[in-house]
Amino acid sequence: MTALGCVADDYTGGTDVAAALRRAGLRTVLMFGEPDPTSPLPACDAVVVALKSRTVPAAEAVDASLRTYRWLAGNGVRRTYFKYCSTFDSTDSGNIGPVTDALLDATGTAMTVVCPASPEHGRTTYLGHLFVGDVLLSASSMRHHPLTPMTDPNLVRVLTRQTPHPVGLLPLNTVRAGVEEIRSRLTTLASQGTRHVVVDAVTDADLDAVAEATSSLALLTGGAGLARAVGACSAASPDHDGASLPAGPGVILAGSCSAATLDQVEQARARFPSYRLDPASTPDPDDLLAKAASWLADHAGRGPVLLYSSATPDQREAAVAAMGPSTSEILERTLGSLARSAVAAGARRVVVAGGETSGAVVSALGIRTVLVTAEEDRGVPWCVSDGEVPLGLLLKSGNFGRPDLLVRAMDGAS
Ligand SMILES: Nc1ncnc2c1ncn2[C@@H]1O[C@H](COP(=O)(O)OP(=O)(O)O)[C@@H](O)[C@H]1O
Ligand SMILES: O=C(O)[C@@H](O)C(=O)COP(=O)(O)O
Repeated sequence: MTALGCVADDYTGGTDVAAALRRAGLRTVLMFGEPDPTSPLPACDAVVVALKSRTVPAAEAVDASLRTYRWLAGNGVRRTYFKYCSTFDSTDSGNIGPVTDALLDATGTAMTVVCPASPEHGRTTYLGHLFVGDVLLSASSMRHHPLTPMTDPNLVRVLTRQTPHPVGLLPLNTVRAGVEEIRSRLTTLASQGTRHVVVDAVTDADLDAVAEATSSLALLTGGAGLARAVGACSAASPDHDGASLPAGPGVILAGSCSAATLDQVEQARARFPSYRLDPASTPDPDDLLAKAASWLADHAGRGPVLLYSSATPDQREAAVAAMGPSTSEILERTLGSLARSAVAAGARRVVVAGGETSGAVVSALGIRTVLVTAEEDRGVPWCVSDGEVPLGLLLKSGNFGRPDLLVRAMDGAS
């Protein structure tokens, strides 16, 4: 029986949490987009449904999450995990608060935990404050995120702006006091009407204690860190290697503007032929695509290539000034079209940097279900698509991976 159903709010968040569950020993299937209501649940220990609900209007995010929850519940899944970003990517209008509220109602649960801490990615929480490495969230590069700039590190405050319900805190000293203390504090908070409890965690051991203490909750929310701990509580099978990576030409598509991606793009640029999509110099969307597609046609089949729009805050400002408010969307769509052209020209290994960008590429390629296999870097697993011509897919969250990740991902690609 499938132990856990996970609703992820973006595609790379989905790959991250799927990698964590697989690492915990669960056979994990990842599905992109809302499942067809009549489609059966593939045989697995855990299923992750990755949505594109992080930055859409809150009402749309709620509807998509609820439909996905109903599909999971209808297929016998009894525990739901809402996975959002370990940097709590959201805005004052959502979508973490509204989606959590809707899932609480749907699961008939009075209260749940809010736990983005993922020490494996350097994200920790203390007294409700989120740290990225050794700086507060608000001092990290997330303050410049193009879609969800995070300028307040206090998650109790951030979430209070997203939900009409009371938000409480489970501080680290209670987490460290052990499973019974955690349970008792959660019970007290629930009896006081608290619906969302921001949970501190600094180490994986903290998350293990939280996972054990919340084993009776039908709904949990958080990052890949807590998901791994939850998976480890119910792990049924040993590590799975899954399918092997298809051989063939490789293409890298980067739309993330996160600090880690900018470094990775620099390294990849030094190794492979590359093409930069620059709306400041080519503001017409059709022109932008036509020029990039022509470059790709000239370079396809001659070794790995890189196409990127990744840019610094100044370059992005110039891009938006030239192309207008739809710049992000146009760039995502353009990279999606280029991915389709690359695969049509024979690419069998597709590497994408950026959550929203990955959403656009996977949709453009029409990929619905993948098997999650070995991680290239922490939280960045290779996935193998089903279908007649399987693709090796590496979807990278903006801030994940070592600087040479994109270069390494092309090892073995022609
Ligand atoms: N040069 C650019 N100018 C403006 N926006 C850009 C540029 N390059 C990328 N973007 C947009 O920035 C967003 C990056 O988000 P995403 O792909 O989710 O990356 P991350 O994982 O780093 O958050 C996308 O919507 C992308 O289209
Ligand atoms: O939890 C995380 O940090 C990631 O899984 C994630 O969701 C990152 O989002 P993107 O940077 O937008 O890919």
